[in-house]
Amino acid sequence: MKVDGKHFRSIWREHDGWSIGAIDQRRLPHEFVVAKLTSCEDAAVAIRDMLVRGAPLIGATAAYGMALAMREDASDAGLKRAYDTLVVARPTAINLKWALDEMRMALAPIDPLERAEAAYARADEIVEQDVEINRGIAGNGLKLIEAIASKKRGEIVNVLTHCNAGWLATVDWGTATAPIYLAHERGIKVHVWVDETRPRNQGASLTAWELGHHGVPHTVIPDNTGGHLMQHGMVDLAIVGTDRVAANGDVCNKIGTYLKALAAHDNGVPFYVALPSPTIDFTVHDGIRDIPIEQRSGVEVTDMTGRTADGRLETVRIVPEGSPVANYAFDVTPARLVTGLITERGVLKPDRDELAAAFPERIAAAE
Ligand SMILES: CSC[C@H](O)[C@@H](O)C(=O)COP(=O)(O)O
Repeated sequence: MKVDGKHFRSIWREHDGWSIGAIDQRRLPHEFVVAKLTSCEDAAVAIRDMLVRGAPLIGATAAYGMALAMREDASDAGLKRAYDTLVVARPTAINLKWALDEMRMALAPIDPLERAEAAYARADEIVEQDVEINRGIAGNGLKLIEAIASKKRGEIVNVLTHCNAGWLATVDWGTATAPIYLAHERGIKVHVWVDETRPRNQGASLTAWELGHHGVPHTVIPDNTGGHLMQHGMVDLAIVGTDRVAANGDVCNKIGTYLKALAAHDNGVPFYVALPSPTIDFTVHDGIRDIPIEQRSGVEVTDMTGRTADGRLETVRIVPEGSPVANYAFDVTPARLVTGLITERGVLKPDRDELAAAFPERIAAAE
């Protein structure tokens, strides 16, 4: 995607051929800063501290983290150490484990002398595959937007999204935003309601930044606004991303997604979830019961950072000293509230049979 006329992905191999460049997402929308990752530890810290975030991008970063590790120590012990370091960097997005398993499968059977080169090659494939998958999601989701646009006889299609499942959360295009970008490119009039997504505000900071740079009309709304908009016919469909989809079709995504799905259900608004196949976890049969929910620092709830009128970045506390806070980063939306799963292989019903028929290789990997 373009930033000030220049094409960027969220992560890339630098010109030296081995170090990894990534956009430091903690600094957006205030500053556009590129970080350089030169070790496995750098990659683990980037994931843990949310310099990079979003399920597919976490996976891509971990893959390059393995490659960086293999430059330092490509022994069996080095491979295990890298896997163990990276896999615990964040708990909920299954793409992290998926990417590391793919890397281990490619590297374990080969001679340690060949592992570094093979690791970069496999990581590059994972990155390219993400872009291809998102193109597939774009095409399949586009049909849904086109259908609504033609029903509305060319009037604006209003899409609500939560958090950031845009190109910053993936390598390029995004998941939830991919159909939106494609619809916009094709000249369909789309407008996006962007949930701010407290407490880290990925919607206000990242999704709005992305859409703005791409010229997609959008409006940032406080998280509690969606239900009101839906009651008044101001949302045609919701499209969100996901960090893990269980075998039964339950969808784990950024905290607050469940409430939006409830409101959508109550108002007859279609609620779609866009996902790449590595986000499906066939080892989890009941999403609500079994998907681990990350709990993050209370500082994200108590403090807010923004730019002052004279251009300084300032952090202020908004909660009284001494008040306990809770910060659950994700919630699970039951499959019954999900209209459809937009995947690279079509729009599926959120149930085991449809998922299994579309992605038999993911079932095989889980067995
Ligand atoms: C496509 S990324 C997954 C989700 O769609 C996204 O909304 C999300 O929850 C990301 O969470 P984050 O905590 O910012 O990594």
